[in-house]
Amino acid sequence: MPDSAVTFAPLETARFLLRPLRAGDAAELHRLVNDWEVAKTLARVPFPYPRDLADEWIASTAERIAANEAYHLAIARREDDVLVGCCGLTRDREDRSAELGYWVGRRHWGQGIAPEAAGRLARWALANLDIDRITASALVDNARSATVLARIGFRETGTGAQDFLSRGGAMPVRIFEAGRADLAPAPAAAVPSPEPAPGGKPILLVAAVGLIDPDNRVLLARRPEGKPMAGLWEFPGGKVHPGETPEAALIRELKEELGIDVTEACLAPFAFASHGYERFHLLMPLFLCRRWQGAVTPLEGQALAWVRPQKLAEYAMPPADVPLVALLRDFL
Ligand SMILES: Nc1nc2c([nH]c(=O)n2[C@H]2C[C@H](O)[C@@H](COP(=O)(O)OP(=O)(O)OP(=O)(O)O)O2)c(=O)[nH]1
Repeated sequence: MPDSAVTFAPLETARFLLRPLRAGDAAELHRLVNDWEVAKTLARVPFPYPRDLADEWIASTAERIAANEAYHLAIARREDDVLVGCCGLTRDREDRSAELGYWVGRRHWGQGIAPEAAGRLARWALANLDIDRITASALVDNARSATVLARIGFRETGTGAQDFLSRGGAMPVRIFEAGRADLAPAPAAAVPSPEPAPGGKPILLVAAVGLIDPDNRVLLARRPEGKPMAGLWEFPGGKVHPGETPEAALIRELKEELGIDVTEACLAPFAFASHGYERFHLLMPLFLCRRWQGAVTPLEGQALAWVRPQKLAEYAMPPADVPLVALLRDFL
């Protein structure tokens, strides 16, 4: 498949670009991976690694990205595009999960490349693919890889055995897993201005809206990478700032996030969510709105979906929203 068939937009980290592999990467990829110290840590890599296999594997990664099945990417230095390793995710659609893997060429070890690259790929995947958890494994004799997974935020969940081509058979592995809560930004970012609450959790006041179009469909927005609960779908809205009313907060948020103008008279109070998260208690009035000015536009790069009431339950949403979805479905 030609390179142009791959539409995956490269992911940036501070130092690297995670981009689809290209035919021109084959020689360097072969040089880096045909190294016992690297190959012995990888389940699906034979040793010695035939040169032709690099070409075949690169071609297969393009096909699997295009099919949205697996994302095996080059880790390339931003300043000179030099290939330093690979990281990849393979989806398991049945299970809403994906498996993470990575390797870095020996000459590039000791620079923290694996946590930077694999951590970005894992956070991107939870925010953009319909998955809820990521699994990974590390050979029991590969303490370095276990450290990388722990640095990204993975939890160790058990042990098992896995076939390793390079080792000629089954080997003992440590198994790791991460979900949204594990890879979320630091808690301080999640609660910037909570009400003081002596002895209890702070109350976070968030205003949200069910925008309803003439076909009776409801707008959901996907929480972007970098926010807590990234990848879940929510009602547009945001935190009520000190001194603001919920209505004023919504009018501001809808302008900032969706580029639409809403008046207070068009915001009808509908229901509220009251939900205890680990670090704060969310109090969220939900308004309904059928009239606004301007075209709904995702100004913050967030995915949007107009959803029929009967289909709302098919979208993974924050736990606070579950009772609201049931009320809204019955009402519409
Ligand atoms: N907007 C919205 N937030 C929700 C919903 N359900 C739910 O649990 N929340 C939670 C997620 C967050 O903890 C909080 C909203 O905070 P946020 O960080 O997204 O708000 P914001 O847009 O003001 O964000 P920022 O400017 O601080 O980045 O409310 C929902 O349906 N809509």
